[in-house]
Amino acid sequence: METRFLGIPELAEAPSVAVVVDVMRAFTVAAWAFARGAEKIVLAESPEDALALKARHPGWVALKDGPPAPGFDAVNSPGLLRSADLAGRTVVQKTTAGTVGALAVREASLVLCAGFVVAEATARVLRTRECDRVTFVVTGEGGQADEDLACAQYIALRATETGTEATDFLRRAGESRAAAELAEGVRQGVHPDDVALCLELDRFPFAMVATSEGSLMVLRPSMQSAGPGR
Ligand SMILES: O=C(O)[C@H](CS(=O)(=O)O)OP(=O)(O)O
Ligand SMILES: [Mg+2]
Repeated sequence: METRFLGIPELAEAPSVAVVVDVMRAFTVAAWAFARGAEKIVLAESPEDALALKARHPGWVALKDGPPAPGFDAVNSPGLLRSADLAGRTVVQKTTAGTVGALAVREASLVLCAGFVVAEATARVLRTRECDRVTFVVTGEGGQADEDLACAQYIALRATETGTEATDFLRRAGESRAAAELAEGVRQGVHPDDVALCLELDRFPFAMVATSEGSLMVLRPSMQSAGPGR
């Protein structure tokens, strides 16, 4: 498998297969939303777009990063979201890095959104579909965020060598700037368990696939059987 690891500003043309990685915290939050029953997640272009979508669909749950904000129902925190009842709900998510990265590759034929919590399920999709060229979008810090790069490198290895050990990749993520900022209260809308929840390897059995549905980009969980011997 040929791999590239690019930051959002480096994305020139649409890749064929994209794995968009945001460990802290957008796609850990997305996975928790599905675990709490959400049917789908609409990735919004802007906070205004998220609020406009919610105005058109009053039952939708609007979520954004940063502190709690008027009109929004939730913040981008796995620790805060893990007790929410989202059964059958549609979540509209807007964050600084993760949702922007996914929207930047919306023309790709396959878009997977990932963090450590869905690492093996994501790698399994790449194996099953026999993807030979994969672009990993390292969403944080212009492509320099080590929690995202470590996770992307782990998934890339895991897609070809199922025995790849995660310890060093998880350690790098735990030592990243994002982890420190979350722990030190620099970032807002945070629960004390957020970093630990973002580092839970394979917490969930599903991958997350984003597709265009009309004018919207929509993320849904995807279960793929492990197959024989995996
Ligand atoms: O919520 C997050 O962790 C970040 C935003 S910030 O860096 O805390 O301002 O957004 P994400 O898109 O999940 O990296
Ligand atoms: Mg991030």
